[in-house]
Amino acid sequence: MSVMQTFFLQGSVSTLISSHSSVTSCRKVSVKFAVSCCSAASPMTVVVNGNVEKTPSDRNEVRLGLPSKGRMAADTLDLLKDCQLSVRQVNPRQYVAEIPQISNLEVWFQRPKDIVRKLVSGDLDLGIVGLDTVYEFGQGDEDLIIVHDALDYGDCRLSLAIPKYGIFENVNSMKELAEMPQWTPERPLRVATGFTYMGPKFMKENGLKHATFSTADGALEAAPAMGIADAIVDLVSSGTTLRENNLKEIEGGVIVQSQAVLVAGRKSLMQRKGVLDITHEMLERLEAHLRAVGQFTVTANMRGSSAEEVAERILSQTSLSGLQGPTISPVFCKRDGRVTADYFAIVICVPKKALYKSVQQLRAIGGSGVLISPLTYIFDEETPRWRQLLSTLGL
Ligand SMILES: Nc1ncnc2c1ncn2[C@@H]1O[C@H](COP(=O)(O)OP(=O)(O)OP(=O)(O)O)[C@@H](O)[C@H]1O
Ligand SMILES: O=P(O)(O)OC[C@H]1O[C@H](OP(=O)(O)OP(=O)(O)O)[C@H](O)[C@@H]1O
Ligand SMILES: [Mg+2]
Repeated sequence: MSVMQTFFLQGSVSTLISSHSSVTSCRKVSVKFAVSCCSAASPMTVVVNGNVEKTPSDRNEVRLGLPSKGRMAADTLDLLKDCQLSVRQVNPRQYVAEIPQISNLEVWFQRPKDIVRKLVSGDLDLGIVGLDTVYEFGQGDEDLIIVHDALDYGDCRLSLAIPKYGIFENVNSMKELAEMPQWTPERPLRVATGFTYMGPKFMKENGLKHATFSTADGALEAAPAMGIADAIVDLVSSGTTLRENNLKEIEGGVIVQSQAVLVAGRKSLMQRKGVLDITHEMLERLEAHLRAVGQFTVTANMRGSSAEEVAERILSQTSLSGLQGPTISPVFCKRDGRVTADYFAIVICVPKKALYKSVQQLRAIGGSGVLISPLTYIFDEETPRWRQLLSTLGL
């Protein structure tokens, strides 16, 4: 088979891809496929999704793609809302919407894989999807730029899994799997996966020369027990589905650790008016919100002779250093006709994980009246990811 993928359109296994074909050369979104109605000499070119030319089309609006369905859809809208970027959708079946806070931005609801394809084709400028989807459907396209790599939801990993039983009982690593004598050109390792780009690429990189791939749209974990496949490559989160189906992950078998990311097309960022500014604003809001999510503001009163003396006591405790250090203000009161400051109010930011420890440490050094409130945003002078993006773009 050549670099073209031949699609078998019937049967229980809908796609077969030879591991001998060069997976790294399948970089285009447009896939040529031969079907019985056309001759092999003149295969039809079918663009799976989007613009054939991969050039930014003639439009003035900036387009952001958001997942229209699946587990990422609601979480994405929630995240944007938390960043004061509520998406206004006229009705749930309409695929275009707006974010009133950002003018000239159109929101398009699409399936995650179509978001990536349309970023590649230039029909979308920005998108939020899982990193696994970017890798699978971006197929190594260097013009896809991850602007924010950790939006903190949709955590999962793309992993290879094999049965716990039979010939795999004592196989616990990719190396051991690759060295099994069973896999030959006549009897290759059969892998069921929805990741027909990442799956073969990973196997090849791990020295598994004899492998074939079949794909299905769900319930892949059933394939080994049904005798359809020897192994699977699929997303794993809690691991429950693997466990329930008597499958196991193996050492070196994680292909990618994934979570939701903000991704953009390089040409859009460089050439389309407004994309860079909107990206900057989104990045600032996302970073400020995500930094704040893990923190609380803690205020307390503390008796002391001076602000410096109180600061020294606070800084002697490891969990009380705050973001840049404590803010300390005198609390003035009038005693015997004189204004004095015997107490100081302190304000610090504390990681949620260290909250109780911080309260204990505060009490230990004389803190009282401890108040704790959630933080909404932490804006830094400049977001590190913005600097990183400008450098990636050579700006
Ligand atoms: N079990 C999981 N736990 C957490 N995140 C997951 C899990 N499975 C998938 N994801 C993440 O959510 C994204 C969307 O997955 P989801 O299953 O909701 O939609 P889909 O795969 O596009 O649709 P469908 O499964 O109906 O074909 C995945 O690309 C991945 O990043
Ligand atoms: O490790 P776990 O927490 O058990 O999650 C893993 C499962 O979640 C996803 O399936 P999904 O729920 O999207 O169903 P699908 O097969 O219909 O895509 C994935 O394809 C696994 O089957
Ligand atoms: Mg799914």
